[in-house]
Amino acid sequence: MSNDKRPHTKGPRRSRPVTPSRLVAFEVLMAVDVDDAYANLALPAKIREFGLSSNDAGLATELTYGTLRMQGFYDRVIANAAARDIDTIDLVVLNILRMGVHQLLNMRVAQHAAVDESVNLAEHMASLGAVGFVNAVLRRTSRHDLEDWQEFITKDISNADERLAALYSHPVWIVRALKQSLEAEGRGEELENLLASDNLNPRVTLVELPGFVDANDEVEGEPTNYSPLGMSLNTGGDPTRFARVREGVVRVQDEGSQLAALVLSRHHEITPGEKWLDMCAGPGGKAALLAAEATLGGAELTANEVIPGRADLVRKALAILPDVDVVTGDGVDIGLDQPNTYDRILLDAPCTGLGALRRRPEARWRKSPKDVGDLTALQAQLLTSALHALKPGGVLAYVTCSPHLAETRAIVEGALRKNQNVSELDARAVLSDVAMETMDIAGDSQSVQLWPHRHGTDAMFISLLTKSE
Ligand SMILES: C[S@@+](CC[C@H](N)C(=O)[O-])C[C@H]1O[C@@H](n2cnc3c(N)ncnc32)[C@H](O)[C@@H]1O
Repeated sequence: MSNDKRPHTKGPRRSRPVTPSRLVAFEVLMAVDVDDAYANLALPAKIREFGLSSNDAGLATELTYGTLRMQGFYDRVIANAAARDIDTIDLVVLNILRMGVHQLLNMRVAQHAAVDESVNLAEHMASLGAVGFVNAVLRRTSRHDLEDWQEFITKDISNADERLAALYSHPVWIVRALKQSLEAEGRGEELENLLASDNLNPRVTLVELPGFVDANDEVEGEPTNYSPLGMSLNTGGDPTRFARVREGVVRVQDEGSQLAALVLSRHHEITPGEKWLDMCAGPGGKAALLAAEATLGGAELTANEVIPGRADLVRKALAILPDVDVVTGDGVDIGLDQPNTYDRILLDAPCTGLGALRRRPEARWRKSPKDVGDLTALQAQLLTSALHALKPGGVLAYVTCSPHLAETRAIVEGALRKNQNVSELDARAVLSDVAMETMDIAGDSQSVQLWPHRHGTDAMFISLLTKSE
């Protein structure tokens, strides 16, 4: 495949405008690479800037997210079709090629359109020499379908983890971390399913904040399987078309995040006057749900966040729940400053986010094993602080949106070892009371690990802890 020497000629072309969806996707890919932008923030902004129709917005989203997720695999295809090391290809050209390969191998775009549109984009964005290169590489790519390329790319990889990493476009260290976590539950055989799920678009789920919404509301959605407050937006599209979403009483929130908040708020009946703390609250998704639950039960919530800009987002998220005290501070200090103060604490710890790869398509390429080391040190400190701030007999939920064992069980077990007066509660029993349907939670710990492939949620980890005097 790499030895195609057929000459190609570039006839005279008239530059057409680039289709807006492709232009938006291309600009977001460049912003992700050059400015370290987050696609989930940059894309909606670009879609608004270009005033894309909902069809074009859908196409731009598929192009951006699909290309970013599958980048590792596509780079192997491109290196082969170009017979060149990927590092020698200019970034503009490389991103045009990645988008082209995505259209050829994973979208229902006609071959000629995928190639022509990419060449057209190159005419606008790249050097003259690059235009012929894009044309040639994509034509070579188009001679084989996805299955052929998968076989070709993996044929010489004998290590099973490396093979899956190449095939499902994940860094190999992430494949190994996910495998370890599944194996710890006795479910190692689910790895391939999980990796495939990471490459799919998550459905949009909404939460109805309790205490605000009546049953016959205007939001068209189906109840989610597990969260009693969740709705799936099967029709897709922009949820802000619903007035209730614009008002903030219905919000976009992953079903796993809803369950994590509810396992804490519904662990036992609320006694009026209880004090609750959300220690790492930004941007405020779970704080909003906790605040609504606290308001109904007569508890008082304090939401803390260390980054001032993110604390502002929490204030915005809680605008319709004005009784919450939002403070900016380092969670690590709260334990010493306010010992034995809170009846319930949510520690939704900063983490690698390896459980939300579906939503953050570039994240897998940005994280490194070093991040795990830095984050676990912070997680342990925050948990120590949260345990100090917890009243004896109180309940603390330690939550991550990562299933990495170093960030989940290892942190909890470290805290249990260090603190004789701390014990773990049965989060699974609480979950089974909260959830609308039985959930398949595997392994024999007391904590809960959710999974995209098994539950359709982000891979949230939830452990409940308590302390005695
Ligand atoms: C996983 S996010 C929390 C998500 C949030 N619970 C939600 O549902 O929207 C972790 C948050 O912790 C914040 N954070 C990081 N280090 C912190 C610290 N030392 N003290 C308090 N917050 C911290 C981060 O800025 C980030 O906003």
